[in-house]
Amino acid sequence: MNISLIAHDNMKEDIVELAKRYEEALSHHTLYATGTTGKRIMENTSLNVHRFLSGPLGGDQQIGAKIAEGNMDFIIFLRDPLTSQPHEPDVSALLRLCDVHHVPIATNQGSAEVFMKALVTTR
Ligand SMILES: O=C(CO)COP(=O)(O)O
Repeated sequence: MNISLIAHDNMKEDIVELAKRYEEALSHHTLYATGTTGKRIMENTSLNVHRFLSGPLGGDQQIGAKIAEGNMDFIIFLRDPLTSQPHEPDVSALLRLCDVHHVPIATNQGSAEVFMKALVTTR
């Protein structure tokens, strides 16, 4: 499956921790990430991640293009609900494209955990 991992700055440690705990399951899939999230995951795991641009520089839009093209199976996007983002329109566009194309997206640790458990059991 094609899976995208994205996290706002305050959630980077959480997504790294998630990637470490589910490293084995994730290693069987093609992983994508926005720039800094992907860098952090690769620094802390042995996972290979295709990195797009950093979110504020267009990375969310690049992942959005993958969704629009039908090339993304699901997304984990740990958003920071307490900090405003300069690229909020890009974030909204990504969420909208998920809804348009029926692509599952987990936007917090609770739903991310459910997605990861499903990934483990579908192998
Ligand atoms: O801002 C982001 C998502 O909107 C994440 O981008 P980075 O992974 O480059 O920090």
